[in-house]
Amino acid sequence: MEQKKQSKQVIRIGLLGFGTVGQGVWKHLQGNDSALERRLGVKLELVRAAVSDLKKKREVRVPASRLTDDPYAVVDDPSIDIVCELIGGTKLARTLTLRALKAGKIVVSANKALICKHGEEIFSAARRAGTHYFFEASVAGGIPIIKTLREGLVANRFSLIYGILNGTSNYILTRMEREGLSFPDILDDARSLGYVEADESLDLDGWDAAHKAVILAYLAHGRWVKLKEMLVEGIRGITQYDIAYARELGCKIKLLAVISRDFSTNCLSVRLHPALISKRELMASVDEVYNGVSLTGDVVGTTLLVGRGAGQDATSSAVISDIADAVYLLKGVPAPFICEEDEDVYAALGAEVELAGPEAIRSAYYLRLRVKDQPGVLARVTDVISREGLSIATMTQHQEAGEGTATLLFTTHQSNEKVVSATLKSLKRLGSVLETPFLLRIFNP
Ligand SMILES: NC(=O)C1=CN([C@@H]2O[C@H](COP(=O)(O)OP(=O)(O)OC[C@H]3O[C@@H](n4cnc5c(N)ncnc54)[C@H](O)[C@@H]3O)[C@@H](O)[C@H]2O)C=CC1
Ligand SMILES: N[C@@H](CC=O)C(=O)O
Ligand code: NA
Repeated sequence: MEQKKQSKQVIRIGLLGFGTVGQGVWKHLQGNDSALERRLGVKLELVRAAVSDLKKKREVRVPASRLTDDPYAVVDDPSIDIVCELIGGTKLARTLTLRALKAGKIVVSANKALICKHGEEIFSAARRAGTHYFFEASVAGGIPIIKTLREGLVANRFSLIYGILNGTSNYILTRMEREGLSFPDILDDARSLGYVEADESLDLDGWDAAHKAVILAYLAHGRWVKLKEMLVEGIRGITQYDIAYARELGCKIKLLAVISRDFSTNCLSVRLHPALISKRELMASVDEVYNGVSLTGDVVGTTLLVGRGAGQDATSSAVISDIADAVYLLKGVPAPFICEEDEDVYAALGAEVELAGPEAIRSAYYLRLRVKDQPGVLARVTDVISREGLSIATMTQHQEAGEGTATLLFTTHQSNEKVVSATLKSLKRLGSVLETPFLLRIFNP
């Protein structure tokens, strides 16, 4: 890669966006600069941060002369070497990123939505411009998962990567489990802790973790999977019934990304949904804002990484690690890793991959049904379930006193999506079933 090879004494950094992450990066670069500078052997200068409102009160104080409300004053400044895109979103962020890369700057980003949607275009723009795009903060916050895949575990082919990739959902599920609250009660706390995306649906409906799963699938298997090719479900439907029954079964409910590849058929499956997972799995003990990523490689076996997946400080740590890699490149230290811009490497990695659609998922299932509390209801429900070919493993029922209704909870033996969705349709048609049945998968790595 053609980078500026001259040894630099001062590396100049510009920030786009000065919200939770932008302020964190500024704070920690100021706070740690002498130690970090000693390690990197350069002086880091924070030139300017672009904000949307110059008058807004911020936790991190910055001289007014270092703020601008014109993001182009960052990307077009020829003295800036590294641009950190921390505004989020996929429109302006894309324009600014492409412009900075075209100008030969190194871009550091935490923006998983952007990479999922436009990663191919961005990597290719970086390649054409002979520069680099770093994105460690985009997946699993402070956990160095990108560097782990690219460097530490480079010897491996991954049959399974799975884990918890959204801090907000994990924080909400953990507090629902511990305190018996419903998730609207907890959302405000997650917001004030800086975990939640500006568009909250990204966290609550699974899209944010799906973006991260797409990035991991590309890095591990060289294939960009489109969101519409994946099963994506969030945590909105989960109630205390589900959490309590999971507990009875020795499980917890976690929002899981699952990226699995069968190397004998070359089938790759990428999905994101809440699932019951046994408390015997270490992943089940990854609680609160923590993320966990389990990687099973053919050489290393299974490795589990756990760390803070969201929040100002953890995310800043990942952004600053990318700034450090950018500094090495600017100092002319050869990149010790495969760059994501290297299209040929990733094309070769993904050459034979066949994508398996959601219909290929095999799993045991959990079902929740709200029914009229009448004689014969249970028999009708179990009759439908067995006629459709689902085999019941466990069952319990709760009468809702005074309402004439009951909630039935089932788990099934191993089955598949086709059978379970046909079963749900038939159940919905029963007059005694009052709401759309709720389904969760039971994940057994
Ligand atoms: N907060 C977190 O824990 C994590 C966030 N991220 C990602 O980091 C990025 C930033 O996230 P946060 O800091 O949490 O968001 P934020 O909403 O706190 O900050 C974004 C800032 O960008 C500013 N902005 C928007 N348009 C602008 C414009 N035209 N010019 C200048 N500034 C503009 C907004 O006013 C806001 O202050 C997003 O891509 C997010 O997905 C990634 C990992 C964790
Ligand atoms: N909203 C995201 C922030 C980090 O990526 C999350 O909760 O994980
Ligand atoms: Na990370």
